[in-house]
Amino acid sequence: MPISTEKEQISLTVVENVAGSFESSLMKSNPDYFSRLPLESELMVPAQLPNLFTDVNVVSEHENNELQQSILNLEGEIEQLRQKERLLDKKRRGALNKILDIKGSIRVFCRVRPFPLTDRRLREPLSLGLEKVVVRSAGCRKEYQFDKIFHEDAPQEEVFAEVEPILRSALDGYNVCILAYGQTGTGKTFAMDGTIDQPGIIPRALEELFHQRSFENSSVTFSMSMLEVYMGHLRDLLAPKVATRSYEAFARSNLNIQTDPKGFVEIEGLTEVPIADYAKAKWWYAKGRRARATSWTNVNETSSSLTRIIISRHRDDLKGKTEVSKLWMVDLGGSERLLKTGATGQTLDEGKAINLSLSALGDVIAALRRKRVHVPYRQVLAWKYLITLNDLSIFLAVMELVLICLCPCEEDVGETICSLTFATRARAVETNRELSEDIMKLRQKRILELEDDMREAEEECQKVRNQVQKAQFLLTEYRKLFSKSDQSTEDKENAPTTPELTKVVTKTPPIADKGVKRNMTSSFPRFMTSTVASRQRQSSAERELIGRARGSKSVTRSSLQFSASQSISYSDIRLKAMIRESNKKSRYGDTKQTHIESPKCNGSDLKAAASLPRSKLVNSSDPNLRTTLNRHRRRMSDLI
Ligand SMILES: Nc1ncnc2c1ncn2[C@@H]1O[C@H](COP(=O)(O)OP(=O)(O)OP(=O)(O)O)[C@@H](O)[C@H]1O
Repeated sequence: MPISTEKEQISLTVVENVAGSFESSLMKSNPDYFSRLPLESELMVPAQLPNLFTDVNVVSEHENNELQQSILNLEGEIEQLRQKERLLDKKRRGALNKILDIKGSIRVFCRVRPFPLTDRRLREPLSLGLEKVVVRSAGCRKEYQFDKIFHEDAPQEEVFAEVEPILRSALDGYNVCILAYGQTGTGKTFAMDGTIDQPGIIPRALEELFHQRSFENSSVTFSMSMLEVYMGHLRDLLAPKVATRSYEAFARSNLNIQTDPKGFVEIEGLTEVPIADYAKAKWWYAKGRRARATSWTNVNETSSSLTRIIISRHRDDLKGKTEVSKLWMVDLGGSERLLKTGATGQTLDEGKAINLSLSALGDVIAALRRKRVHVPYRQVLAWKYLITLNDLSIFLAVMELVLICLCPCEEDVGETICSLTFATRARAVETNRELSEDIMKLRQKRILELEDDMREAEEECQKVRNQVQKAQFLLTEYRKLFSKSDQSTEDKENAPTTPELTKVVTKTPPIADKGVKRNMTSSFPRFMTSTVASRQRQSSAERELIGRARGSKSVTRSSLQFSASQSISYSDIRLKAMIRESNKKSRYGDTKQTHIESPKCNGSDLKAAASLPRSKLVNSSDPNLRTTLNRHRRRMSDLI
């Protein structure tokens, strides 16, 4: 494929902007470059990508600088793209929230199960519309309005389609509750758990959460808890050991509910397991379901089961804080049948308690939704039957989806009416439900517009994410290449120097050295350059000094290499005397040598030095030496 076609196909806008010139130079040295750029599918699996530009020797210093610049540009571009992504995500969320606001933050749906095979269809008390249920019984007709009605043949997918947007809100950081309510046998468990062939809301939601998470640019983690409530007692379904099977034993080991003055409730000791992926989530969920199935065998028809997913989001723009939201999925046990079958004793108590709790629950939801100061939590707490629901993360869930499950049979009409009344109460919490047709149409139009906005923002966001992914891939490659070429430059610098180089670096450049002379002549005026005579004087002085130093056994080689910047602690008196002698006899020694009179000489040196005649000390305060030094300096200036 020609390079340009491949380039067009990749459409790497960012890359082209920032790295155009660098690419062209890379192409010259590595014609394979574009043909080896990753395809879209390859970008998803960075680990499998081929290594680009392994031959670092082809990168010149100039290209290296360009590479560094490209890295900086690319980093800037990625940051800008991330900002754009955040803005688009905000736009999407805004649109979704508006949609949910218009639709109502409590959405109440109704699902009617198929006729049980054993039931005779004498009369059908329910007439179902799209959003309306009409109940006819004992000569009375009553209408109930819902957000949507799922008919008997509605597949699980159709129900889940209504749940999906609310899950998005949970991932966006809102508390969400999905609650199925209805009398026993109406299909709550079928709707929430489903079967292997027809998975319900919970398994689908778990899968969807992980699916949605793959598009997130912030790190999102999930953890799961599952519990069961029966007669006010809670049972941890994910606890490591399910030691008991009987209710009595269970009752002694129930969980503890703590409430603070604000009414926030935490379930003390509830197991919370991290779920890294969908497979793990499915495993824990199956374990919880098994635990529920194997206990309370006589009572689980009337128990409630709750699945809680804690979503923790760590986003850059949260400045290190973690945003936590909760998703509750509740299968609320019904007990109407217990009452109907003439239950007595404890069974009757259960039924009464649950009905009263439901009534109290309705009050609490209503109070919260109307933002009343006084919220009657106590009513629910007092009954302790649906106590878990007092966890405010349910009541304060910004989004609540209630699915009322009904049985279409004539003999269940009493319970059906009871459930419909509860649903109406929950739904009535949302004001402006009863709107004129025109307004309803306008709202519908607005919802469609918002849905378009949301889709647009989402598509745009996805494009930006792809760009970020590509740019990040390129950045990684650039960094790899840069670190390799940088390393090779460093290696060159650290490589053992050639003998010629060593000569130049370690030796004092010979005066007569052509290169040095050329430099000197070029950087100084001609009158300042040294004459032949001054150079001869300088070299004879140096020879004399070095010869004397060699003659002294106690003088180390290193101690002769003193300089103005060195502080030398020399203890050898003979060395000092020799240097003095050298200074006295030869007035052409290096001026720097005068600094050997450094005050850093130690005490014994000073004492030894003091024993010498004062005039012999190398000291600039000595008038004779001062003259000598001055002369010496003048002569030295000739050398420069
Ligand atoms: N919409 C539906 N389509 C097909 N089968 C259904 C549907 N709803 C319920 N059923 C079937 O009805 C039976 C009872 O349903 P399910 O156990 O879900 O009721 P429930 O409300 O959870 O009862 P309980 O409160 O006793 O747990 C199951 O066999 C289930 O498969």
